[in-house]
Amino acid sequence: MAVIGRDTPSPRRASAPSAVLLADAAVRALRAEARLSPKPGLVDHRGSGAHDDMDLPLVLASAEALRPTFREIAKAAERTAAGVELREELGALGRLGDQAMLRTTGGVNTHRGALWALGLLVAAVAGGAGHEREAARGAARLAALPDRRIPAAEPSHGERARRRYGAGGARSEAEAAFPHVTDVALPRLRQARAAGLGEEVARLDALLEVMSLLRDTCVLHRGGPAGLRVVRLGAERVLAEGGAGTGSGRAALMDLDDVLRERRLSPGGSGDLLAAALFLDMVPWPERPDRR
Ligand SMILES: CC(C)(COP(=O)(O)OP(=O)(O)OC[C@H]1O[C@@H](n2cnc3c(N)ncnc32)[C@H](O)[C@@H]1O)[C@@H](O)C(=O)NCCC(=O)NCCS
Ligand SMILES: Nc1ncnc2c1ncn2[C@@H]1O[C@H](COP(=O)(O)OP(=O)(O)OP(=O)(O)O)[C@@H](O)[C@H]1O
Repeated sequence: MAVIGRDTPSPRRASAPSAVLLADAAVRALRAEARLSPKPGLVDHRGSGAHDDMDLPLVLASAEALRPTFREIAKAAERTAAGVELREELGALGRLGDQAMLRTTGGVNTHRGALWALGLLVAAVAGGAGHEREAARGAARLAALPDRRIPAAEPSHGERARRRYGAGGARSEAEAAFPHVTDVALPRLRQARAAGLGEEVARLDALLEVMSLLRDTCVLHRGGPAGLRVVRLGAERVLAEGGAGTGSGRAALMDLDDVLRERRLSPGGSGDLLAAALFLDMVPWPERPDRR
């Protein structure tokens, strides 16, 4: 997706999926991530993970509450070419989506990071991206554009973790074109499927690989660098034991889950990026993924 002047019409490809379809794929990706079990430290079928303020019904309701936001984001990107005007429109829509989420959850941040990542990717696909990497690059260009309408606010948890530990967080991941989605989660997902592992195991292994590499400000905020080490080394160990589909890998996964729940460490950023990978995997691209 090229960054074009303010009023240039969007070079949307004729076959770009509709706003309704893209919103549906985004919500389905969020629901699939939430339902996937057993995820270390995250909300899933079994319970609240490292959180004491959310459970699966709440997370599923939050995903559904974001459907109109994703639809409006897609429509905005269909209408307006990528540029500062669109960036500011997406910022306003994202903030409204955040409010819709908080109204639905009674003030709990269930999907802030996910809305950011998926919102940018939905916009990039609606704006004409023809394959996964193009979508990630388009999202990156949008993320890097200035939004002059950002309201002054208290520093977020992510902001504090960034200042304290020099981690980039959700914004840097987007500006770098989601490397943990395109170079980590998606290849791992496909490798696991090709090896004949079931879909649940493939998704868990993809999540674990992201967890083993990501500098998650969600984890840093709650547990500092020591907490981040626990998450990363724990996930690495599960994979070294053979992953979620083997007996010893599953045992290591359950150990990690115990530790994360005990220490209240939530790998929320990895959950968001798995949802982003599942979204890109669901988009009906005009080209085959192995041709880029
Ligand atoms: C960039 C966002 C996520 C704010 O980030 P910030 O780090 O300041 O906030 P906060 O701590 O509340 O949330 C960050 C969340 O990102 C996720 N995350 C953390 N680390 C990472 C990482 N390395 N990579 C990806 N995601 C991560 C976690 O789930 C975490 O909870 C976003 O909410 C934002 O700025 N929105 C403004 C609206 C907007 O512009 N939207 C446009 C597209 S919809
Ligand atoms: N399955 C999941 N369970 C819980 N969180 C998830 C899941 N998947 C993704 N996340 C992400 O984790 C983040 C929630 O983390 P957290 O609760 O630490 O947020 P916070 O509001 O910054 O912190 P706190 O709850 O400590 O006040 C959300 O932004 C969400 O996108």
